[in-house]
Amino acid sequence: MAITVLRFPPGGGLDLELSASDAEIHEYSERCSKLLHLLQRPGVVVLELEDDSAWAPLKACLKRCDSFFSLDRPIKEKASSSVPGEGFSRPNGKELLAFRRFSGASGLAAGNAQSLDGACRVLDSLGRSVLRGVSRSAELDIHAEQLSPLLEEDPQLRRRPSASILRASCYPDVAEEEGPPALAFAAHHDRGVLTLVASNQTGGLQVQLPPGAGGGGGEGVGEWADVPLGPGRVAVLVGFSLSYALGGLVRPALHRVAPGGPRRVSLAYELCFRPGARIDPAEVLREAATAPERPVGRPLYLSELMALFETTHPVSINGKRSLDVGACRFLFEWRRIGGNSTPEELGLKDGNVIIVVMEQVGS
Ligand SMILES: O=C(O)CCC(=O)C(=O)O
Ligand SMILES: [Fe+2]
Repeated sequence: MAITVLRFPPGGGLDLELSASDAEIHEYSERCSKLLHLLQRPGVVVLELEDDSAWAPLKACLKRCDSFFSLDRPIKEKASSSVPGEGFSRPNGKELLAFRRFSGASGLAAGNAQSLDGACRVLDSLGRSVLRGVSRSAELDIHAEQLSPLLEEDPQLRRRPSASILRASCYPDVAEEEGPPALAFAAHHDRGVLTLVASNQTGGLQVQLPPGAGGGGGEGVGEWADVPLGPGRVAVLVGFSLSYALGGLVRPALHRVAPGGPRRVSLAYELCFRPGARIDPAEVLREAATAPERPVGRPLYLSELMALFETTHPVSINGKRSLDVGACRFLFEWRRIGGNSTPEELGLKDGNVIIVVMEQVGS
């Protein structure tokens, strides 16, 4: 199964123009359905941006980040932040520059902050446009703004730190590193609504296909598929929050950066619900054309939802546990990360691992 590249929204802008012709509206509706299908399976879609004004800020930001990551370590470290998860850091063998709009806590040079802000705006608009598109698909057919109250208002209006976060990452050329920085390439799910990824490099990002979808026998776990990025393209991946809000109609995409590649710079914008959001799948889907096969979860505040999806737990390797949330049972499966690497190879010990899977298994 190859990952589909879709021109969305058609017509060049970041959303459907009010002046669209009937033919354009028809094309838009078809793309909305396709969007939902692709986010259902394999959980990722690559958008081809027709509008250069949408790609230009991403291109500029990628260039700036590339230059930033090429600086000497002490200079980069000036951009570390007192706010956990923001600013420059070196987690797990990669370099990260994490930016939250209006956080005000970064030690970033003004030009870098401006450039990251520009990328956030484009990716935020694109993410919201995808959500409207998915809502408008004939298969879901909920109000286009049904999910909007769960998202924050433009943080610029509120002057509050944004809930959503942009991660600029620089993955090392593995050949240049002493040992394999396995954790930098760890498979994971994102906890937000959607993650939007851009990179000038075509290769690197991979998603795990559903079992059987790769043509490789169909047993056990699915194969890894390359997500084709490059100039003008943005990958959109489903996160846990959207999966929960839509009662499991879409599933979070397990993804990673392929280990063993050349140095790579990427931007990943995690569009998140606002902190006080109360996510009620039954309410979101009240008028939906398609009901989930499995029971819909109970309303959860975002903080509860995030706690369910916490990604680092002190559990034993490959342990399992399940959790009941109203009518839903979540099965958490703790998998080793790093593909076929053994925990020893990854330097992991029993009791200090890792994540991974949430599955709605019904009750
Ligand atoms: O760098 C990438 O392509 C993906 C990054 C990612 O998955 C993340 O930041 O959550
Ligand atoms: Fe991710």
